[in-house]
Amino acid sequence: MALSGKSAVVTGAAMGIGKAMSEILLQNGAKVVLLDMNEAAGKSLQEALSKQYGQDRTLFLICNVESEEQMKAAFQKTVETFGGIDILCNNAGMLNESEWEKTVSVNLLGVIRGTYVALQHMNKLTGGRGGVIVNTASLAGLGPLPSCPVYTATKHAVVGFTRAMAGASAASGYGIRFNALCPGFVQTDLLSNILARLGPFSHLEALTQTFMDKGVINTSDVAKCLLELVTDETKNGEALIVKSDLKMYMPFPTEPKTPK
Ligand SMILES: NC(=O)C1=CN([C@@H]2O[C@H](COP(=O)(O)OP(=O)(O)OC[C@H]3O[C@@H](n4cnc5c(N)ncnc54)[C@H](O)[C@@H]3O)[C@@H](O)[C@H]2O)C=CC1
Ligand SMILES: CC/C=C\CC(=O)/C=C/C=C\C=C\C=C\[C@@H](O)[C@@H](O)C/C=C\CCC(=O)O
Repeated sequence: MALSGKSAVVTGAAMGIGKAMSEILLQNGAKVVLLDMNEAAGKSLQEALSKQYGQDRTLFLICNVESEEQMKAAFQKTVETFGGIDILCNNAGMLNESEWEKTVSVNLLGVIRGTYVALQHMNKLTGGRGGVIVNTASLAGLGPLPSCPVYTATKHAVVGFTRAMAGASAASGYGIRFNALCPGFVQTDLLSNILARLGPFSHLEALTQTFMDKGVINTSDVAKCLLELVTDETKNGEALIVKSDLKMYMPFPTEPKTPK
């Protein structure tokens, strides 16, 4: 997929990985709608990106992915402004094992909500022009992080949901590819704050640190992998692992063979 003239929506765009995703999409020719609940950071980023890439290529809309009303309004505004939606990055997320219900609401329900609202605009069967949806999961979506079991659960669910939607889309003719991005530790505000957000598992801080000692990557490393999932039209139903020493597509087992 060439990005020139394409329109993208990025949730959790104001900071961290979402900010890097927005920048690389703009660098490669797309128009980008930045969705975030942090109004100050979102407006500041939109002003900076407009100066760098042009006034008509970015739009910031305050939007909480937990709100159906706000998500529907944001996606509608995107279509009205840029003529449609070709790319969705369901990236907004949080980690707080003390606020586990909110963690589920943002990390899982927010991804499902973004997908289903976007489908109304992207689905070729209902007048859309197809495209690609990339969900930011985590390496914790492929293996457990004992210090944050609920976060781990949400990311495992995002991987499963993404792979199932990829199959549904291919079987239905939606014209939309679905892929998961599974980074290891990335230097962002989320990572900086996690040791204070392990809640009932804070006694496992040292264990988490041993995982982190294996290496922390930059947001730009993640953004490059996003670009690969967006532009490579052969990728559907994939989980791309990004670590300091490894970039690989998760080799999921094929369907279990019936015993002979
Ligand atoms: N930092 C890391 O080590 C890793 C992060 N991830 C995932 O990457 C995604 C982005 O995380 P980071 O950039 O690290 O976090 P971050 O905290 O630096 O940025 C997250 C952004 O999402 C926004 N946000 C949070 N809740 C929201 C909501 N309900 N509605 C709209 N916007 C919301 C925040 O305002 C912020 O701008 C998350 O899904 C996270 O789980 C995955 C693997 C590793
Ligand atoms: C504490 C969470 C901090 C930041 C957010 C985040 O999502 C970070 C995740 C970073 C690492 C997760 C590592 C999980 C590791 C183990 O569960 C392994 O079993 C992973 C399993 C498969 C991955 C394939 C591979 O590593 O080759």
